[in-house]
Amino acid sequence: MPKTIPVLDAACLSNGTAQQRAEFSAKFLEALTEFGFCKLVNHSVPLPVVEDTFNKIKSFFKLPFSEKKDIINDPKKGQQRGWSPPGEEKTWWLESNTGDVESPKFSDNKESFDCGHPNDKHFPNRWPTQEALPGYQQTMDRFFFDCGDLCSNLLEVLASAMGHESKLFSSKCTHEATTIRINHFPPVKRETLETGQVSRIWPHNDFGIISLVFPDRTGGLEYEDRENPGNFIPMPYNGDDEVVVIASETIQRWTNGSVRAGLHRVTKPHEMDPNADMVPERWSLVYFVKADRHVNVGPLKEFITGEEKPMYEDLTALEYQAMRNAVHYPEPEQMEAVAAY
Ligand SMILES: O=C(O)CCC(=O)C(=O)O
Ligand SMILES: [Fe+2]
Repeated sequence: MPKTIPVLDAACLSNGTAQQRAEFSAKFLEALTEFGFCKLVNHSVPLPVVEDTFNKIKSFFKLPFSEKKDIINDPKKGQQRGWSPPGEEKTWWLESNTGDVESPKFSDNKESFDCGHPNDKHFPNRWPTQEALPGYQQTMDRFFFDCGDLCSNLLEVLASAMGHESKLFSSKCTHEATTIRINHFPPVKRETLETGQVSRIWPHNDFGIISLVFPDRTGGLEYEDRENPGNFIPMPYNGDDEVVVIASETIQRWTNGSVRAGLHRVTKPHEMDPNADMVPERWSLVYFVKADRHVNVGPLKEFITGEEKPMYEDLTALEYQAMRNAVHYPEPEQMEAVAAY
């Protein structure tokens, strides 16, 4: 039996003693190092904020095409903003492409909405009109800052647990480049997911430092069993008050591979009725914590000790983001946007 991802009580981050915080930090580091994942309860993102965000995004995806098309994401930009139509992003290219498939048509059975810091001048947010969806922007902004507070705390305890100054990671992340990603997975025939060239999300790592995922109750998020690479284990769903934390590619790069990114995918729910023809609709809220755009995402000197060699090249966070983005929108023009930044 593979070991299960630990569920940690994060209350001490808001009101715990130094001792409780230190105990939490050690367990958090252990979980991220062993699995690339950790789950938190009693965290500081209020449940009503999460519920309000879910309600608003469900209304967003129900908007007619005529409203959504006005804020369609431009895949040529270095950072996603607005609505990505179903199948536009092709995560198959991130980790599943071994180069042996001719004319690949693999796509994702999902549509998404992305937004970032409300004051981002370089990649401004794109909102539906207030008439079409009253209060949408306010809800997203609230969710953005509440998740940001939790993540800044998590980055501090992670740095401390690794024996470094607590602000080592958080000082490189003022959330200027952090993004919210909202996913909607329309109902789909089971057969399409089982036999087709479509997945809800193909196996991938997230690109940022860490991610928070608030899945709905439908199920389907799976993580790679590191003891059996290539095998995936359903992420258990224990309640609406839980959040999944995922180590992402930037923390792997900064720590020169000592905290590895957690490979994950979204597929049909493990708990699904085995006789059902249709895989039910699903939604998820994701918060990708990203390094500030001019920050180097090569290994930090603190993690290069003795004879150790840097495993990753030096790049700015924006260059890295645009490079990784370009892989799942196979569109060469992406780099132009970075050059212009
Ligand atoms: O929907 C989920 O549970 C996870 C989504 C995800 O992995 C992503 O958007 O990168
Ligand atoms: Fe992901």
